Amino acid sequence: MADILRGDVVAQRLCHRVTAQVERMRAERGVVPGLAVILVGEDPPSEVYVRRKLAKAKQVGIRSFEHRLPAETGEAELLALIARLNSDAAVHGILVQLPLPEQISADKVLNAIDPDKDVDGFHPVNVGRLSTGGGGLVPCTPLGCMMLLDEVVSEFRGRQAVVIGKSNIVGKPVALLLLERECTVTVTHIHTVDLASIVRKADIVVVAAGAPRLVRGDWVKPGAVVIDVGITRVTSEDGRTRLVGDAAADEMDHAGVVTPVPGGVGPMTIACLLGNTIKAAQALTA
Ligand SMILES: Nc1nc2c(c(=O)[nH]1)N[C@@H](CN(C=O)c1ccc(C(=O)N[C@@H](CCC(=O)O)C(=O)O)cc1)CN2
Repeated sequence: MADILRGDVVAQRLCHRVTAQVERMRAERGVVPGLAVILVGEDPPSEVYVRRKLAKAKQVGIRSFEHRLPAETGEAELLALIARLNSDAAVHGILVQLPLPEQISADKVLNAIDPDKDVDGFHPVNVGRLSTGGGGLVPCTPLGCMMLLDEVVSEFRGRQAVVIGKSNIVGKPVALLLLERECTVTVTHIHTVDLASIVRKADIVVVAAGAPRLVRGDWVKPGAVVIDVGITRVTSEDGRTRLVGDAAADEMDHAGVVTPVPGGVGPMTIACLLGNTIKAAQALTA
């Protein structure tokens, strides 16, 4: 059976490090890192994620500024709020929870955030920095995937890595991060022909396709590391709901290491957001 790589445990360690960094910034420079979190509407999963982000920020000593706007909020109103936060010196990180209601263009909103406060790493400037070798703020879920891989992979150079999923939030940035570590990276998606045979060659599989149980046990090379980013809520016949990943967890017998769902990549996303807030606060107050 594969080893289980628990993201909640790794995330907890990262949160301890962030707590120490916050304390040092406060003691040495009188700076309290500030994170603004914007939630538009009442999407239930987004409510959960925002609540967790705010709770974790408080736990590590980051000051948070919560902005909850009604679902019918117009784009101009949201852009005006972002402009105010961009010029607020107490705010070092700005996060707009996605998805946004359909009357608002996510691209316009994300592009309006000051790139130096863009703790989600979604602004084109940060995307550009990532694709040209770093220095910017890196999206939280891909960063979390790499930290998990660092726990179990000692040498990345030359390893075959397959990314399943081509989203701007996970698939593309994680592929760039793996490339930066000199893996040979194949980016695939749910329309890739004969996906199974590509995955079978991989030492590292990062699956972020939003397709429950897409990666089957016999797709995985013996000893491979499988990072499962998928989180889908499914309701079984008895009416119970549970979270299911993009890898068939019960079939991962001959994988070397797999991340669980829940308790894998998800908690890392939130811990990395806190890490990015410290990074932004340090850069903005240097
Ligand atoms: N502005 C952003 N919006 C969204 C992002 C993002 O990184 N920035 N990512 C996702 C949602 N997300 C964070 O916002 C997120 C998803 C899942 C988890 C998590 O901890 N999941 C748990 C299970 C949670 C549950 O019980 O439902 C787990 O995997 O253990 C954290 C954050 C889309 N939007």
